[in-house]
Amino acid sequence: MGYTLAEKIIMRNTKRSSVTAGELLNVNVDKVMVHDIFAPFVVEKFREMGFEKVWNPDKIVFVYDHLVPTSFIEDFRHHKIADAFAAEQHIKAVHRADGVCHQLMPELRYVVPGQVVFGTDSHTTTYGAIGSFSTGIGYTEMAAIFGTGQLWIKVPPTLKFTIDGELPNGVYSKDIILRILGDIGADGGTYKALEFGGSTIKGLSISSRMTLSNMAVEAGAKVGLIEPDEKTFAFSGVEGSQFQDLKSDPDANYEKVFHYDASNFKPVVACPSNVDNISDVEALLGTKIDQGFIGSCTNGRFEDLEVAAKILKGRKIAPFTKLIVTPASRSIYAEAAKAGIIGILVEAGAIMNPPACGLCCGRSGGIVSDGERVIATNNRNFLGRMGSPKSEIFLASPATVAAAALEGKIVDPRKYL
Ligand SMILES: CC(C)[C@H](C(=O)O)[C@@H](O)C(=O)O
Ligand code: SF4
Repeated sequence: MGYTLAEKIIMRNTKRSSVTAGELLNVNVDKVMVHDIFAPFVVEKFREMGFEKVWNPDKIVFVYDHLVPTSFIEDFRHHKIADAFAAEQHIKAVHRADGVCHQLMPELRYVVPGQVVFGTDSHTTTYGAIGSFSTGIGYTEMAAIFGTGQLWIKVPPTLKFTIDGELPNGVYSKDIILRILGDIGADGGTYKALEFGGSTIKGLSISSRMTLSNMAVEAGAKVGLIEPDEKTFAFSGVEGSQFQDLKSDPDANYEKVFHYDASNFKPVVACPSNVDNISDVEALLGTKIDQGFIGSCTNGRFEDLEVAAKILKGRKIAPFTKLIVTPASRSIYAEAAKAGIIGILVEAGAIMNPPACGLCCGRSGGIVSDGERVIATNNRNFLGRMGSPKSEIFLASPATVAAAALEGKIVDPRKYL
């Protein structure tokens, strides 16, 4: 019998020759990420559990991103506690203003293929895009890992998504994952592994793959995995020959297999206020919007800013419309500035936010008021996510958001591409 990619990574980690979906086992944790919101709680629990020394300071990464720059007087307390703990425990990887955690972890190669990684954030699933079994956990579990280097997991069953063919112009990985979420529902992947494969996925950049894995958790999934290939190895700076086991077997035991023909995909939008409330963009044409948001760990990468600039170049966003742009990391910001992309966006009327979480979780930089309607590239459109619970959020690709900001209403981005 063959194995799924999730099972292969767990077998590699535990040095076992077989595992079965549903089985409980301990994994050896390769890397952990703790962001600023939860750092004080992890520290508190760590002490409460009676631990004195972390199991391995080199396997711990602290990222300050949700509270950067600080919006409230109390925010700094989180950074102070984390700084003191990092100094005490000799944790050297502390990122104080370098970007969103899920961008930094793969970008800075803290995570590489085949690893088992946990983070105190639900979108830790993002690193599945480079073939890492990575998922979000709570701060008590994280404190236990800090002390022991281990965590128990249940081997998840896998839903396989095979997508073949060429994506039409103006259609992106964001449209793929939104369509899948619409098809399986926001609870359709609960505690399962989603595995994305097929020629379309092979053709995607690592950035686009990250969008898929990032949103796997919006279906409740434990992980969102993509088989590592030459692109992954180059991105992660590793020798591919060491990872040949990270392939799912043709006779693997999948709970269900879904087949998609990429040429049928269209630009889609998740309507308020659930990620699985999916509509073709064509059905929403003319819907007035007050604000666009391009950014987050879902779609704040170079290619996302690039496509927005392509649409906005030499044009101005609609009167009375705001466009907020948040690059996912400092290096993406710098690269986009060098390429002239930031200049184009600013000329068009965009407001640039620092590379952090900010507006994505409704903490700073463009909080919306009663009655405002936002179209955004992030991953959640729950009530009140970006401010007032009386506002509305639509989720879409960067191209769809840029085109909407240009016209002040939802339009088909394909006319600009
Ligand atoms: C603050 C944090 C717990 C949260 C998460 O886990 O996802 C945030 O990053 C989000 O996107 O809603
Ligand atoms: S960018 Fe948004 S989704 Fe990503 S970690 Fe930050 S708050 Fe969460």
